[in-house]
Amino acid sequence: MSSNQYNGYPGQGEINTLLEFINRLGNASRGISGDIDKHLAKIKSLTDTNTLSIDALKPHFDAVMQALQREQARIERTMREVHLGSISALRYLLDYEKLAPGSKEQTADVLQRLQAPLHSYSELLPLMLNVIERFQAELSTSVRPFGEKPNAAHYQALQGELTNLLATIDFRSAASNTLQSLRQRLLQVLDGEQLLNACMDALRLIIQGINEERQSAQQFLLSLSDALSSVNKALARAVQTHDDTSEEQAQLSQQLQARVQNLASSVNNASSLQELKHQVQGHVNDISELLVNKLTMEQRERQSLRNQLSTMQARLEDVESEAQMYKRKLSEQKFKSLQDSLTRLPNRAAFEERLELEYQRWQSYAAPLAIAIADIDHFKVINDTYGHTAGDKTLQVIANMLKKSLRDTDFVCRYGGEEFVIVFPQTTTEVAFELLEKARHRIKSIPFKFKNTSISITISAGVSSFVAQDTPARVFERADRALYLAKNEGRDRVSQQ
Ligand SMILES: Nc1nc2c(ncn2[C@@H]2O[C@H](COP(=O)(O)OP(=O)(O)OP(=O)(O)O)[C@@H](O)[C@H]2O)c(=O)[nH]1
Repeated sequence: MSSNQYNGYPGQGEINTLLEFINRLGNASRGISGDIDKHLAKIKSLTDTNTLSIDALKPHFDAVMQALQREQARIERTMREVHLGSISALRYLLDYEKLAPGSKEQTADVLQRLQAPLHSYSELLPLMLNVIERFQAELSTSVRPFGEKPNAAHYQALQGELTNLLATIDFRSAASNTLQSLRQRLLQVLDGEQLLNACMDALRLIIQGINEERQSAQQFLLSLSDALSSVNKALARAVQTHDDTSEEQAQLSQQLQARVQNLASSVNNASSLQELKHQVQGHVNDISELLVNKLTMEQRERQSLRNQLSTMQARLEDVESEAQMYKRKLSEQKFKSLQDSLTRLPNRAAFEERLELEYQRWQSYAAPLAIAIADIDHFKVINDTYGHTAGDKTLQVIANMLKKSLRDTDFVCRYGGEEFVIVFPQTTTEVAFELLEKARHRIKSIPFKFKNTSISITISAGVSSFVAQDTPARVFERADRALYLAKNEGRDRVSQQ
């Protein structure tokens, strides 16, 4: 409609168009806002009169426009909240440790699409359906009706957890062979019953290990208590000897005093020099005899004390060396519980300890800190084609090369399965990326040879670093997403986020 068609009053054609527009708007917006409903009703009643004037309609049109703008702002705000809420719900889902295998990748994929820039909120709706599907899928695998059998995905997740648990323990004794064969068994695909048996064996093994440790601790405590009681006896003997000797010494001293007094009174009472000479001679002989006795007694006491002291010292030395041995064993145990027994790299528990430490340092000093996750490409194929022993060997060689290619200050651990995690203290994402690229090239050029076939094995990695307000979990999640990208883009590459 152009304004020059009007002289303040519209014709019947315009009124019909306007009426239709208002009807449609009324239908589309009914119930959204009381304000809009009210003004549209007023406009409608004004258009019903014969003296319809645009001027009379205008304030109602303005009010409808304003109410529509307010509504639009409210809808956008709600959509934004739904968008952000879905992102954090998916992140939460990704943090859930018991995600069924494969679910993590699908969830990360939806999250990635949700995080990409949106051109309009209508693009959000199909993504919301994906979010709901992810949660439905996860709920249907994790909440099973009572009595329903767990599915293969559950067995697989449980098997993975058991494998990770067994990677954190190590025994030297007879249990070590059982542990090794249990680990091998867990590399096969197990059905429910086999998995249950493996769980029972793992429990038996852990109990056996604990008992062995307890016995060895008891043995040590028994020998410590033996040693202490023999030291105690020796000490009591030394005190007794000292008491006996002190009594004898006191008697001897009294005798000596008496002899000296006798000598003095002999000197006073002597009537002739000859008599004095005779008496003095007798007393001096007595005194010197007593002195010789005293000296012998003192020597005897010293010797006895020396003997007893050296007995005590020998026993204490025994206890000390036993305690040293026990201390060494305990620190070896602690080291082992933080070490992966196959690759000899630190394990996941060690990584968590180290990451916490580096995170605290990062919070205090704000020096750059990066984390990377590296994963062997198509590792399952190596296991399936050349056997698990070849798979194990591959893990050891790659672990070695990864460690050798990085710096001493970088912390490399076997996180689980064929996954390694690296913490790069005081390092930016860019530097960590370059270091990982170098490691990737070196690993790719290792000449692996299995069953007379030369093969090259590659890794993919994802890296990310801490930015303001980050938490370790968030950085780890970004590194994991970057790894997922590297795998998706064709593997044998490093990706950063
Ligand atoms: N030999 C051996 N295999 C292991 C060990 N831990 C995990 N695995 C195997 O590693 C394989 C991992 O396979 P997937 O998760 O499918 O991954 P992939 O084949 O490497 O494929 P992409 O990661 O997608 O490139 C599984 O077959 C596990 O049984 C281990 O300690 N020794």
